[in-house]
Amino acid sequence: MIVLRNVSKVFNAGGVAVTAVDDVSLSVERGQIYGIIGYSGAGKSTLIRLLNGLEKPTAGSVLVAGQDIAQASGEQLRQARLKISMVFQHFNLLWSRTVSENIAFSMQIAGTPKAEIRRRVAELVALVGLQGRENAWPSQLSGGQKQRVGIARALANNPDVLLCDEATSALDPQTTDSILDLLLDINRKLGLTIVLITHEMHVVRKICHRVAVMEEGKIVEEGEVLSVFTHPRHTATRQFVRQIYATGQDEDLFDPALAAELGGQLLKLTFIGHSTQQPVVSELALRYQLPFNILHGKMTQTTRGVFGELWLQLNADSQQLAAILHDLQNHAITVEVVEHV
Ligand SMILES: Nc1ncnc2c1ncn2[C@@H]1O[C@H](COP(=O)(O)OP(=O)(O)OP(=O)(O)O)[C@@H](O)[C@H]1O
Repeated sequence: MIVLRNVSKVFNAGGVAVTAVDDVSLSVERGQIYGIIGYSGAGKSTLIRLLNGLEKPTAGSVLVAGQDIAQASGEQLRQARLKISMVFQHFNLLWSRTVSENIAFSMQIAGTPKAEIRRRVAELVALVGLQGRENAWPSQLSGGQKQRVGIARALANNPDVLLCDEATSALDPQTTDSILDLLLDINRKLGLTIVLITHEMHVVRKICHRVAVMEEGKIVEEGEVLSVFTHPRHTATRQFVRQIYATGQDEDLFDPALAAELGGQLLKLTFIGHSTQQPVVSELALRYQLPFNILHGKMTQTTRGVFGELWLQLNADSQQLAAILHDLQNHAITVEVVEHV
């Protein structure tokens, strides 16, 4: 649905060349929720503006639904933009228009017949859960409700792609979750392709299928959310992954040295995807009639399943240990026997 090839954007800031996007290539498939994460100044906003033609690249091509946005201009660009909608951090609602009127606005501009607009507005109001608030003014709405209007308005022209520019950054955590649930619901119901930019790993974890990590204009890491979460390679990615765990600090990680006095064996299990839902540990304890000590664990949910790690201590003989390792591997669980130090 979206293909970026060697895209760069260099701004001229008072005679100084600023490379906001530096040789970025990526592909987003139809129906995918694709997250672009990075700290402030990484180039995310510029990248998303390149996707809807608000910025022209200095080099490279930007294909959206088969059309080269970078080359399009005039009527061609206007038509292409109708299929690429955007949701903004600060909602960008028209304050002198009601909820219904905000949602209807782009259809009125496009000359859609009144009866069709009425039907579509009612449909969109129901989709985003704003029934009963149709005649409210934006100033009478909560932040979450305002963003629901922003999303309904963005969907009015049946876009192919929805771009979300820090769509939940102005919202509290609970409201953020409800908006993310709504985006996930829309993605599933309409098969809509969503590209979102964020500085919060929680957003990526909760709804994205794939993620690209940006730093200094470049994509430094890219892949399926689960594999990036479980095997982060770049320092920036590791920092983002740490955001997920409650304290987000290094001391949250388990220190095997503290388990040295327990003796026996120390196992580190890494779960990826469905395997965490299986009562693996209790099954093993029953099968081998051994007590498994759970020393430390952290699990987190993503759209593609659960991932996390679990540290176990046990006293098994070498035959039992080999059989246990074999069983764990059969459950698609990565297991590491950690030496006591
Ligand atoms: N119009 C512009 N003219 C000059 N420099 C710009 C322009 N727009 C962005 N930049 C520069 O490009 C770099 C990337 O900015 P961008 O806004 O894309 O990053 P970002 O990751 O979205 O950060 P933030 O979340 O703070 O907006 C920054 O150094 C910024 O100062």
